[in-house]
Amino acid sequence: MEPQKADQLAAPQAVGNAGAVAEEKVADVIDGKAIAAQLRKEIGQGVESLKAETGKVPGLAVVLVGSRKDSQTYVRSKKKACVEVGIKSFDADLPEDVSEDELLKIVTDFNANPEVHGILIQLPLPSHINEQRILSAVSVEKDVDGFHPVNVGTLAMQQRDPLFVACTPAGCIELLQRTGVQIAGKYAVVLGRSKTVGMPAALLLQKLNATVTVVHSRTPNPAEHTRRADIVIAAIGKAEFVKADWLKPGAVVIDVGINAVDDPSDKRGYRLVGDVDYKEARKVAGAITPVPGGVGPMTIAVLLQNTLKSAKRTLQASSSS
Ligand SMILES: NC(=O)C1=CN([C@@H]2O[C@H](COP(=O)(O)OP(=O)(O)OC[C@H]3O[C@@H](n4cnc5c(N)ncnc54)[C@H](OP(=O)(O)O)[C@@H]3O)[C@@H](O)[C@H]2O)C=CC1
Ligand SMILES: Nc1nc(=O)c2c([nH]1)NC[C@@H]1CN(c3ccc(C(=O)N[C@@H](CCC(=O)O)C(=O)O)cc3)C=[N+]21
Repeated sequence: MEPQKADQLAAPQAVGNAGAVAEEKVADVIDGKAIAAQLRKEIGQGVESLKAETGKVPGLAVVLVGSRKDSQTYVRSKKKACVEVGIKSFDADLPEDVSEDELLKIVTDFNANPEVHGILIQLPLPSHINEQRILSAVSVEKDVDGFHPVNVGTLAMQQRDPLFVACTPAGCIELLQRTGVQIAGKYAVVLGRSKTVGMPAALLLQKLNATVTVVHSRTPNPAEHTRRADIVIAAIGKAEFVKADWLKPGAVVIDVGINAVDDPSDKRGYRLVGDVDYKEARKVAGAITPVPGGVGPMTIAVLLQNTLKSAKRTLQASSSS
């Protein structure tokens, strides 16, 4: 087979900026912000045609419990993105001390509402609530976050496909595919095994025929594993933990981490950095996602994509019957 774009991406480029060493090589930057904007444009068009065909628009319910600042920020970005593409959003903003049964009732009401095609429960939930009980209560057919056990289970099976895949890992794959990175036959290392990112990312890569190693907090010598990888997905939640010497020259690096580090020179007093030491890693990697502007915007775009997919499934099935 012809060498694919992954190899082209791996081809180091000379930098021309003043002050840099003339021969220094730098990785391509995978522009998640631009790729997410393109994806939202496609989703907007999809919403328009669905509306023309059925007279209806997709609906997304976003359930927020408590007043965590970061959760409020994400929920706001999701609502804004819904408006941009023509998806109707339904909100449930609940107090921190809401009971599990009250929350369950909200979820079952959204399950029964025909205008709602997707339900997102913003995580984390307060500790008095049994997260698994709530996530399992979301109808599999409206589980646009891909956290329902049936959607996770079918993701793990070779002969089955889930209705929805978790947005962040799906966003990582979308970034790889839209940058022309070949996945099949490549060796991938996923750092982290959380149910929201690491675990589904590893399952997805495996489904797409990569050979996958999962590195977690109990893995001895994480660098040794990572250095073998053609594709690295870092999702551990530790600022700049992955160093340049963990990477194979030319590797494609997807940095999922979003970590706030104190920065007195920033007007907010902090700045966001990834799980990868970006500045140094750029000298070794073939391509890399920045933070912010990498995976984050893709997560939201895939959420909209999943909601459109869900609406098409129900609306087109019912209009043709
Ligand atoms: N861009 C986006 O859209 C999103 C970004 N994020 C960000 O991604 C990061 C990860 O999130 P999430 O998966 O939810 O985090 P979790 O805390 O749920 O999971 C972290 C994972 O990393 C592993 N880990 C922790 N420390 C180490 C270590 N020193 N070496 C190797 N593995 C380690 C843990 O291992 P173990 O299982 O053994 O404990 C765990 O599996 C965070 O920075 C988060 O903010 C999250 C969601 C969306
Ligand atoms: N049920 C559920 N589903 C989620 O998908 C989910 C969740 N709960 N809980 C929290 C995490 C986190 N998350 C992000 C979404 C967008 C950005 C994002 O757009 N970030 C911008 C920067 C934002 C900024 O500057 O603050 C960027 O990376 O460019 C980040 C993180 C979704 N999550």
